[in-house]
Amino acid sequence: MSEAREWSRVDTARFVRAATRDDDKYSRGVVALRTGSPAYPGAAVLGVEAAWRAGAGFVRYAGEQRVIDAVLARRPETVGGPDTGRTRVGAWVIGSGTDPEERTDAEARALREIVSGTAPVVIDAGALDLASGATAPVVVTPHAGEFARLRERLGLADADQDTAAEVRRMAAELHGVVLRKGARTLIAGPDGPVIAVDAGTGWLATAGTGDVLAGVLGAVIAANPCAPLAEVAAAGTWLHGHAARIAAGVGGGGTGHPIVALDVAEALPLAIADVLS
Ligand SMILES: NC(=O)C1=CN([C@@H]2O[C@H](COP(=O)(O)OP(=O)(O)OC[C@H]3O[C@@H](n4cnc5c(N)ncnc54)[C@H](OP(=O)(O)O)[C@@H]3O)[C@@H](O)[C@H]2O)[C@@H](O)CC1
Ligand SMILES: Nc1ncnc2c1ncn2[C@@H]1O[C@H](COP(=O)(O)OP(=O)(O)O)[C@@H](O)[C@H]1O
Repeated sequence: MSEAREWSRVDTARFVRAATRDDDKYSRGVVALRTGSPAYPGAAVLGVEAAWRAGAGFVRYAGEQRVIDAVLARRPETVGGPDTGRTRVGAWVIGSGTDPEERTDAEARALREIVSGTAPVVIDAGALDLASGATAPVVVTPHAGEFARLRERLGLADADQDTAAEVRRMAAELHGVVLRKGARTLIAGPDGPVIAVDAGTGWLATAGTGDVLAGVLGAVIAANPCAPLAEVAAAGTWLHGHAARIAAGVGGGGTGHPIVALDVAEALPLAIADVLS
């Protein structure tokens, strides 16, 4: 069995800071998302909402007009355009709510440019196939099904001892951070320990919460440009779980109640305030 380091609230606090009088919208962190599609516009809305609610100072959205319209209807603070976000980007989020089978040549070019850049990239869902060619620092965020498919694609499908070992091995293969989502999310970089982040509530298992996580990761990475990427990703994952616990009302030891993905995004400010207190 591989050992995993259990991630805590105290660990998370190292990557969360209060805004100060010296901050501006850029110093708080700029997140750019190229997510969503006409089939899944909601994924873009959820990621953008989460990036704002996790404390980003500036959120840019690049994508198709129909999706931009949906994003701006929910969050008019967002700067959208077909190809925005080339300047001053602290972290990219790509892939949530997209289907690689539907990818146009223009979209493929834009995504290749992002994963060949210098800003860290959160690679989710429909962009996971681009992880192996990336030269940018990456955090790939597969769920169990996507993780199995990615292992297959990378030729890693022969048996490892356990999931933590598989995550570590994929991270070494990709030279990036692998964040394998689940009730207990496992995170590893090419070096260093495997980190385990317990969600703490099964109510988080609802459609769209992975899209929310991708936005949170973008914001926390953009706010922590010099920190180790695996640890920053763990801090974002912990905040996401804590927001779900707050939204679902499980804090007092009760069973809580159902939530939807937007509830998680909307509880992020309270999760951050709690970590800062
Ligand atoms: N509102 C929106 O816009 C939303 C948009 N969304 C977007 O939808 C896109 C498709 O994403 P997706 O995850 O639904 O489908 P897909 O990647 O094809 O995998 C599904 C197959 O994998 C397997 N599987 C095994 N374990 C699993 C697990 N833990 N969790 C899930 N699946 C697991 C299982 O196969 P089975 O085990 O049944 O054979 C299952 O049939 C993606 O771009 C996403 O961002 C969603 O976020 C929802 C809200
Ligand atoms: N049983 C569970 N308990 C707690 N959290 C879970 C459970 N199952 C999944 N999650 C979390 O819910 C989120 C689901 O993400 P994902 O599978 O990408 O869904 P979607 O694609 O619908 O957004 C992840 O953050 C994952 O860690």
